[in-house]
Amino acid sequence: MTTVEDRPLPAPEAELEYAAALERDAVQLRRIVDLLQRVDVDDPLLLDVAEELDALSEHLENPVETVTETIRNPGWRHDPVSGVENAIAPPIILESQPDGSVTAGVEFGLPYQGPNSFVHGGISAMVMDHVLSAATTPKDGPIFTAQLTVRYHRPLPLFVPLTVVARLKEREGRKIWATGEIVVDGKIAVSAEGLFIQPRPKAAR
Ligand SMILES: CCCCCCCCCCCCCC(=O)SCCNC(=O)CCNC(=O)[C@H](O)C(C)(C)COP(=O)(O)OP(=O)(O)OC[C@H]1O[C@@H](n2cnc3c(N)ncnc32)[C@H](O)[C@@H]1OP(=O)(O)O
Repeated sequence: MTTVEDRPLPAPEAELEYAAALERDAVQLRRIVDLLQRVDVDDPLLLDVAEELDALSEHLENPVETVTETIRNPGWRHDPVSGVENAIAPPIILESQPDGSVTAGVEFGLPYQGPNSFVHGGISAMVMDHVLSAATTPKDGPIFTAQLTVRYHRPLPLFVPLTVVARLKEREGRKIWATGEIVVDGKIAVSAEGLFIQPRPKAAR
């Protein structure tokens, strides 16, 4: 089987072009997921779409990286919340603010629906986990969520611009607490508090 190592490395310009193409692929896949939520279930077009998607998957199957290779090459461009190359990410683009907080703007569509016309609560929790952890992430290594408490104050509507904010609250050795909110129309809809822990160095485990 061909592995990533066996393949010749692309020239740097080509690599940039491929990364841009992967981002475009993710955009189109998100669009397909969204459109599939809207199409009538009795539309015969769905048969053609299934054929075309089958063919596309077959086309991709051959050169695709194996799971272990993917695990060895993590990166924020792939993560399920802000990963621009990951079609299941909304994606939420984070911005670090001068005061150390992290902010993000996002608008959710139908693929993220929970109760009728509102965002699924698990999606809100995932966003909070991600943005809180971004507000705590030290420069020198990974950090893990140890606890996450989410409070749902009011339903989060679909198709409305939302603002997400998170900030570091307290640090004690390897333990870091952060808080944050998802705000809609100036009102807090979801708030969260999390404890994040920098894992012990491997040698100390
Ligand atoms: C603009 C910015 C862009 C950047 C984007 C980046 C976004 C990134 C987004 C990515 C987001 C992805 C986010 C994700 O998805 S992270 C994935 C989800 N989380 C996990 O999988 C974590 C699983 N758990 C573990 O790995 C370990 O248990 C951890 C590492 C958490 C601790 O194991 P470790 O062996 O290190 O711990 P220790 O035993 O030495 O204890 C140390 C201290 O901690 C205290 N303690 C331990 N556990 C808990 C607990 N549960 N509650 C309360 N306290 C706890 C403990 O009492 C002790 O306190 P003290 O006695 O010292 O006072």
